[in-house]
Amino acid sequence: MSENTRNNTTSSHAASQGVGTEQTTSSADESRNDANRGGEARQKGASILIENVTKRYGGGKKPAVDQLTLEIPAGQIIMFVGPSGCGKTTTLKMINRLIEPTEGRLILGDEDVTKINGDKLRRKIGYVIQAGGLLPHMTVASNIGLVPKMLGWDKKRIAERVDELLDLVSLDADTYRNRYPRELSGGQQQRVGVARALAADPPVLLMDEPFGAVDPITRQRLQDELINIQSELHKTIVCVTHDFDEAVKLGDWIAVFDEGARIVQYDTPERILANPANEFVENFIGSGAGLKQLGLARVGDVDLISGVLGHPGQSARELVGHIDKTGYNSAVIVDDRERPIQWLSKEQLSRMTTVPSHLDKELPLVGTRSTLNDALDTMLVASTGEAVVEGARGRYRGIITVETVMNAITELRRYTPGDYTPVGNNTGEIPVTVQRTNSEASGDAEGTAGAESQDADASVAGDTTSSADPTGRAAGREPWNESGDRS
Ligand SMILES: Nc1ncnc2c1ncn2[C@@H]1O[C@H](COP(=O)(O)OP(=O)(O)OP(=O)(O)O)[C@@H](O)[C@H]1O
Repeated sequence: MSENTRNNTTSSHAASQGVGTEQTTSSADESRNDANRGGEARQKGASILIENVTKRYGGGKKPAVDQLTLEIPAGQIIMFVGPSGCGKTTTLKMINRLIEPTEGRLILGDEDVTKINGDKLRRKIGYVIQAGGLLPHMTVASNIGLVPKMLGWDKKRIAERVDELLDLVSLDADTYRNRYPRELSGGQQQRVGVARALAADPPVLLMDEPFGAVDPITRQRLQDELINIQSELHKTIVCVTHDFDEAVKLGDWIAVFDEGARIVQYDTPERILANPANEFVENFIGSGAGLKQLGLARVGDVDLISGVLGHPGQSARELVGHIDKTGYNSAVIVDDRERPIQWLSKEQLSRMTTVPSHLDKELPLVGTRSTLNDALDTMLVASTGEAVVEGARGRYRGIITVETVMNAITELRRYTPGDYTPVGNNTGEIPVTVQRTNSEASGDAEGTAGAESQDADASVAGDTTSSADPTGRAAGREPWNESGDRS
């Protein structure tokens, strides 16, 4: 595994470029043309600046959010973590102004949205809450089509969008579009909740404990799906969670808050795990920071074993012969669409005449987007020490072993992150960029000195262009360069 594991693993995620309100897409992503589903160009993430924002409830003396300044790069996933009551939800809801800030400014992309009509703002910001927050008396299609209907879309366009979104969240449209929320599992409701939030194609998605109400296996799947969706859509996603492992898995950036939404650390998961700012963060991370680093690397980035493939109906003896020739001791049976259905040892096959066709529900299966942590979990639950890996559309990709995971841990220890971080503080200050502009270089220092102007204010801390962040996460992350100040 290479040093830029995280970059590879989180494709959109990490490869996305936090430039202004628009994101550039990697060529691999473009070739998939995913962001252009249904023939309509899709809107990518917008940057957000929470500037010197304070929230006092009921005129209380102690603010729930105290002079928070937080820069949220476009097209990336930012996780809010911190103890109960520290102000995560208040901060989140101030972004779409479901809660109005007492003081401060909110900038979405290049627009000051502090005072604009709140309903208009919320159309640009999808919102997902625990258990989906679906309206119980409405079908799945009506729930998803709610905002497009309010926006005056015609019926055909809404119906197409509903089907497209159901497909995006891996629900079969014919099966689910006419169901009511009570006829769905918790995980399915959550998927519909995500689909609904994305319906009007907002550049920003806010998520408040989105996977808090589902079991751990479903949660893992939903997290993987969110990463998949993000790799297609490149939205700016701000997500509150209580689960630090979830923050590590999903986040490009994690903001660790203490009471009053005081930022204790705002950085990449890698750097927070490697260098917690203080004891508070250490305690928050909990034990096993090394193991948590496994949440940073994905199955698709490690070397998989190719294994031996067999097909239902094939002669078992012939397959055993093939296994013998290749030096393996088992074969993965795949269906006619190359999806793994069973994993049979040589011994099992030697007791059969024909390779069977039924699906083994206990098959230890992980996706290429699963983290190494997830893979380890799956192996432990199955007591196999190995798991079968599936890729896009459930196709067989190979086998991952405990040894692969151990090697990955060694590689992760060698990781040295770069030095770019977006601004996050409670002094209300946006540090002036240290980068010299052309005008400065030619002796005219007025361009940036003093940082009186919004353009200068909007510059980010650190020299991002010279950052050698091996993750590539920080590459091109200059969210406030709409003015073209930074090249
Ligand atoms: N409507 C309200 N009126 C008065 N105080 C409130 C209100 N909503 C939240 N608070 C207070 O503001 C502080 C921050 O609450 P908030 O819900 O933002 O925290 P949180 O970090 O999201 O908590 P949790 O993790 O428990 O959901 C808390 O002290 C809370 O009691």
